[in-house]
Amino acid sequence: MVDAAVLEKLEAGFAKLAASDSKSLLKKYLTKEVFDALKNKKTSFGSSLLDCVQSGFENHDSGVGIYAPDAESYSLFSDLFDPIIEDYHKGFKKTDKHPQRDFGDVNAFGNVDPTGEYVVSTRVRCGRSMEGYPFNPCLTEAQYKEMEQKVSSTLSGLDGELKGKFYPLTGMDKAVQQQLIDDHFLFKEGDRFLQAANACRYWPSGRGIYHNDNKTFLVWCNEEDHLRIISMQMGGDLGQVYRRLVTAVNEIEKRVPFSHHDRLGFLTFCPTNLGTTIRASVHIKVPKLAKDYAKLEATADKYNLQVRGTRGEHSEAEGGIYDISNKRRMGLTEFQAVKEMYDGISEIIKIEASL
Ligand SMILES: Nc1ncnc2c1ncn2[C@@H]1O[C@H](COP(=O)(O)OP(=O)(O)OP(=O)(O)O)[C@@H](O)[C@H]1O
Repeated sequence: MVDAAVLEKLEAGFAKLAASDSKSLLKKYLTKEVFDALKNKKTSFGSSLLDCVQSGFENHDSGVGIYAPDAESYSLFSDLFDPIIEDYHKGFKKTDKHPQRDFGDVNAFGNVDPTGEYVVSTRVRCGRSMEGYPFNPCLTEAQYKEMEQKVSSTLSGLDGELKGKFYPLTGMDKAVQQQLIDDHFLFKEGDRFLQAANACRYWPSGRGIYHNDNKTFLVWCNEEDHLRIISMQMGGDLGQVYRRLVTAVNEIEKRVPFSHHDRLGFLTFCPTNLGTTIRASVHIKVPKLAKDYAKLEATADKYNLQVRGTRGEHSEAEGGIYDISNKRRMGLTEFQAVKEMYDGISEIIKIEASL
């Protein structure tokens, strides 16, 4: 049974959210019926509905508002997760099964912006959770440290273009940290959505970043997910970025076992990242389209793309530069997720050029 204090918080948070004008998917799908059916449940890790929804309860401006404190939450609280997953990933139904991992032809993509007029930089990332560990809210400080150790020693075995160094956040010079954030290489600190989800405990213990000298291959350790594997570079050469990512993921997967679910694909803390976990993005200047932001969003939506600000989710566009990426990550293969971005951005560039 869920204890009385948790139930009280759940009831109060639910009432406040229901009375709010929040546009979150949490508000849309946490009906009274679903709430009553789930409010007394607990996973074997002791996670309750409150652990899933507290970020969305505190942040009514969330787009989604829900996280899975442990993998079991996706099944125990499926009455809430499933419709949110279906909505976000544009039609992945609770009876659907995510396809087998398939990176496809890594030589299929070229430069998304051959003239170099629009695309500032290109990035593809994916997330992985290490088998045997729960997600952030359930991790102990000892586990954070143990995982950091495993990640840094595993990555130290990489060579060639992937050769680099692990930099723990603990003890990192503040100016160095800020420069890495400003240059878009490192996760920011104090994200209120993650904090409210209980994902920042023991910070900065166990958190860190690995990167090669050129900072074209990076791995984040224990931010939102256990691992975020990132390939990025200036310009629009998606082919090169994608090939580097696929090589890196294959190398890392040889060395570390990751949590995978038969129906949901690779498991992540946030349901928007399940499945392929792929977010392929460009930083792009489209001043004519962006004159009317609603039109930019509507155009992006037509091609299943998502628009963010320059510093990522929940940020503003700086210097007219937007982050545009594939939105769906589930119900399609890795290759198809990246292709969705490639095709959509090609169309957006055509539209911008015609205005
Ligand atoms: N194409 C890109 N070029 C350069 N930097 C990028 C690009 N796409 C994203 N970034 C940078 O990556 C950092 C992280 O962004 P953000 O947190 O939005 O996305 P994410 O790492 O994919 O994770 P999540 O979707 O969970 O937030 C930010 O600094 C952002 O500016």
